[in-house]
Amino acid sequence: MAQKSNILINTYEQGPDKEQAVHKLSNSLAGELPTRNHDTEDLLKQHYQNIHHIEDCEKDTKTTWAKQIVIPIAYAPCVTPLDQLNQISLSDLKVETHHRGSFITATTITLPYNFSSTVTIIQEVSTVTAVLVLGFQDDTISPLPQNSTVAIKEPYVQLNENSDYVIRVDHPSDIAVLRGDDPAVSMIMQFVAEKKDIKPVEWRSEGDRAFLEGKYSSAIECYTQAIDASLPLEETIFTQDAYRKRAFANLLAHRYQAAKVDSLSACSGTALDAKAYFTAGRACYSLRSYSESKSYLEKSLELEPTDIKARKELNRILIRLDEQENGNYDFAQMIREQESKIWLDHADFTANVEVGMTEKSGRGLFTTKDIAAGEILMSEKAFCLPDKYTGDGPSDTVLFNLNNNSRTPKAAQPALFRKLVQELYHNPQLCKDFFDLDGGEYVRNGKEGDIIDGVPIVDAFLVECIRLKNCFSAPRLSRNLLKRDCPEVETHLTTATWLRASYTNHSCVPNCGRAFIGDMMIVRALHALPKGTEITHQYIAPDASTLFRRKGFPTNWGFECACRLCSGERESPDTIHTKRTDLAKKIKKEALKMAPTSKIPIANIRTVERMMRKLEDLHERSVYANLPRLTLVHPSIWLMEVYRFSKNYTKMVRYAIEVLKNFGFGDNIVDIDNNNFSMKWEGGIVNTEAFNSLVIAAEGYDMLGKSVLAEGCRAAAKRMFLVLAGSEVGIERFLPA
Ligand SMILES: C[S@@+](CC[C@H](N)C(=O)[O-])C[C@H]1O[C@@H](n2cnc3c(N)ncnc32)[C@H](O)[C@@H]1O
Repeated sequence: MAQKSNILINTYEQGPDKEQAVHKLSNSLAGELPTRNHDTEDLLKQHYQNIHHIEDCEKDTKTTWAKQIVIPIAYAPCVTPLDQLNQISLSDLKVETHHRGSFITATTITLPYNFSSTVTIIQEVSTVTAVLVLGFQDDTISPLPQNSTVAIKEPYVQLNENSDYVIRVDHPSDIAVLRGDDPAVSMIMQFVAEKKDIKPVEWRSEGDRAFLEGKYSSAIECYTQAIDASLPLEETIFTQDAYRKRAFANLLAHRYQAAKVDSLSACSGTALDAKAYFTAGRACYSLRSYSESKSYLEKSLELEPTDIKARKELNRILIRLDEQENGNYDFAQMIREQESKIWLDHADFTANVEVGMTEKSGRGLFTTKDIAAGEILMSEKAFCLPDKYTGDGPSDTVLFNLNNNSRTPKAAQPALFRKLVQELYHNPQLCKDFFDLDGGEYVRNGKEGDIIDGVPIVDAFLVECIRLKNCFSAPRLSRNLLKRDCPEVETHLTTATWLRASYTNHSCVPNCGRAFIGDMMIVRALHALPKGTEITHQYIAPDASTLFRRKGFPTNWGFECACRLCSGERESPDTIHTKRTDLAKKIKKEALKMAPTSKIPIANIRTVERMMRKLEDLHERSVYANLPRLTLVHPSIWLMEVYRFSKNYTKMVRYAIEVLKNFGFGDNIVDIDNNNFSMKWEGGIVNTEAFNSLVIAAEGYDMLGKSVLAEGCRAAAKRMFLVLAGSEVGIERFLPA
């Protein structure tokens, strides 16, 4: 975090360099008891100074204060239940040691500090105090309120120059918190203090009161007490009522699995079951189990056929089922929906693909039937997507990972990491599918997602490894990236995870394309794909230089790309690649520095044309006959634009077609003699620039009176638009007739 000279240094915002230095020092003292130079008063003073510092920063609207989240060197989460661990004291804790087999308990004695990480001061009964740092955060609750009791499993201690040492917790399952501000806890305490013998009906009334006040977790706790305190046989009606009420409280508290189980426990074979089935149906809908949801809604309607709400709910489920089973989506409605929210209410359609083993790339996705060009391969709702769409400006949060010395450039990446940890911790049923994804070389403990002490084991370091390998950058509406002459659009990106799509392997010349509408990803085939074909997409748009690409894939994803472009280009010697790349750079530096306008001197245009021919000559026919020639793409786009400005339609069309050739759509796209336009889709790279070239080529052929060729371009552009935007909705604004 940048520091201002007139305010105190914030000792909780050390930044990655300091953290790394302290880590080294800490390691050199591993296993020793830390020297205690700071007493409780010092720690408290420092803590509140840091809190005030953050408050000052937040008031300062002129400066951007970036959060610097540091992921320390990885360590495994505790997988032992609390009752099998031995309690130790804060004074037993040793530096740079994971106290395996042990736990500590203490009370938080300060308000939490909350910026790059959450920090508080904890105290033992024996009055020993220590600083506690949480490496994860939770937007759903304010972290670690004062007067909470914490139990920290297998605590890990790091040396710290400002506070002697800190206890660091990075896995949410390593800490249990009895929150000092939990209404359920305090209410039950008060209730218990006033009365000794509490009857089940009294618990239920307290539950009703809490429910009406919107305190759902308190209500759930009271209904649980009511159920537990009621007698097994005599109170059947009473307990069923309490289950029904707890089901509804669980539903509103987003605990859908519990809501479903409670609803079914509430069923008694009477007309009251209509309500229970309705709640079970809604819970299943939220769990995205639409067939099960339908069966409960039908049961509810059998008991109460005139219930309008249930009828409406059933209709909504039928729409989801049509999406899920047939891939029938109302895209216009979806696009309207994303204007007001990013998390959309739609089902996944994945029937056209299945996970299988590839020869060299681990698991991959394969088609389950013959697929036509443009057909939907799959459509999927994001597993986790943070609402952080940003451009290229400086990021307000940076994530440093000391395990690979990496630094994230965009704020959505740390936001996704934190949201993933939070979602997995609160929704254990999601763990299995998420932890099945590729996490690279990270050594797993094999208990990820297992429930221990009532919560799932969430290994935050593994979550980050999986995030790195499987996240996608996504605009809010892909259509907006095709923004030529369409100024209203916003092209910021976020980073998110889609589960099924994560099994797709990379190719620089892929056979499918993805598009986003809100948090829905729509994947379509670029050309016909027979049953059993492995589908591939581009992890990133390929850099024009093959030598550069060759280095990037092993570093970022741990593989060497052997797609037809990368392996084809290996046939050309590195010396020629270097010549090509150098010349492409020279063209860019000397000639393309001027944005294309009508005022470009003719001499400059000639220079670019001359250099471009030279660059073309550097492409061996034997290697590039059927391959994209990516270093030529930019000069050809520049020339197309320049001739567009000067209204030289013949040359504009010529260079538009060159762009398509250079993207790999074939050498004979236009057959002037036979008035025929046809592209070789297999082997071509579909992207915004290719789409724009088709739009410009159509415009040029129109101006030249060649309407058949113009129509050919439009038909191809339409096909690209479908893949790039996810649907044809709004195409008329991007592709004028
Ligand atoms: C998002 S995952 C794709 C699914 C993965 N193959 C699996 O088994 O779960 C990304 C990882 O798949 C592998 N991979 C993807 N594309 C590949 C390719 N073209 N060649 C070799 N390995 C590839 C790499 O290990 C990469 O880090």
